[in-house]
Amino acid sequence: MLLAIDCGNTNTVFSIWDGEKFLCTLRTSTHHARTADAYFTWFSTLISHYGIKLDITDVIISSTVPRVVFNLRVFADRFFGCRPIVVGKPECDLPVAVRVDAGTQVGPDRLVNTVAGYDRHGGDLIIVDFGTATTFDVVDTDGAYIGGVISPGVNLSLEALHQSAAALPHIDIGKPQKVIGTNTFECMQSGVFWGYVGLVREICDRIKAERDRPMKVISTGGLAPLFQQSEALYDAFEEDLTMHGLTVIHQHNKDN
Ligand SMILES: Nc1ncnc2c1ncn2[C@@H]1O[C@H](COP(=O)(O)OP(=O)(O)O)[C@@H](O)[C@H]1O
Ligand SMILES: CC(C)(COP(=O)(O)O)[C@@H](O)C(=O)NCCC(=O)O
Ligand SMILES: [K+]
Repeated sequence: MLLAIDCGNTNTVFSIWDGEKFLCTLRTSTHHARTADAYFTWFSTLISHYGIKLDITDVIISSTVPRVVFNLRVFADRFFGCRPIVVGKPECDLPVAVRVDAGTQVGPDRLVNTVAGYDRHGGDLIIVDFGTATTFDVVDTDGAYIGGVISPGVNLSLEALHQSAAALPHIDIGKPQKVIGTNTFECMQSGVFWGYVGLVREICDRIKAERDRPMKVISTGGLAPLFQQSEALYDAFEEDLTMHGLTVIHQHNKDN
C-alpha cells in the first residue's frame, strides 16, 4: 500500500492508498523538528485506532517545507524499509511539463495539483488551493504547469490584521450576512471574506482573459467550501485533489 504525504506550511496530511481508494486521512501540524520516531508513534496509534493493517510498501512525499523532508525520509526508511519518491527532486518524474522561467522553484504542491487536475479534467484549468497561501495554478491545454498566482492565505490575512493592529482581535473566518459590519468582528470578517470573493473572481477572470479561452476552475483546501457558498466562484471543489495527484505521480514513476 502507498502512503502519500502532503506537507504544507501549516498542516501535514498522511493518506493510505490501497490502489483503489484512500483508507484514511490523518492530519498533523507541520513542524520541521518532529523526528521519524515521533511520526511513527502518532501514525501507528491512529492506524490501529482505525483498524488498518500496517502494510506500507511505498511512500511519496510533497513538501512545501524543505526542512521536514529529512525526517520523513528517515521515517519511510526506518519503519517501512522504503526510499520515498519526493516530488520536485530529480529522481521524481512528472507526467506533465513545467513551463516557467529557467531556475525558478515551483512549489511541489502546485505541481501535484496540476497533475491531479489534468488527470481528472484534462487541460485548460485554473486550480485554486486555499492553504497557508492561496495559490492559483494555471494548467495548459496539454496539462503543463505554466505558472499562476500566489496570494496571502485567508487565515494569514486575518492573523496579519491581529498581529499588526493593537485593537483587532484574533477571529476565525466565516461568511458574513452583509457587507457593512456594525462591530469590529463583523468588519474584519467582511473585509477578508468579501475581499477574498473579489480576489478569486478577479484573478480567475484575468487569467481567462489573458489566455483568451474558457477554463475550468477547480478548488481545493479546507476553506474552499466556505467560498463556494452561493458565490459560484468555481466549477468544482475537490477535497482530495492533492492526494489524488500524489497517487498519479507515484503510479507514473512505477510505470516508467
Ligand atoms: N476545514 C477547515 N476549516 C477552517 N480552517 C481550516 C480548515 N482546513 C484548514 N483550515 C485552516 O486553513 C489554513 C490552511 O490550511 P491547510 O490547507 O492545511 O494549509 P497548508 O496546506 O498550507 O498547510 C490553516 O490556517 C488551517 O488551520
Ligand atoms: C506558495 C506556497 C507557499 C503555498 O504553500 P502552502 O500554502 O500549500 O503551504 C508553496 O507552493 C511554495 O512555497 N511555492 C514556491 C514558489 C512557487 O510556487 O512559485
Ligand atoms: K496546499
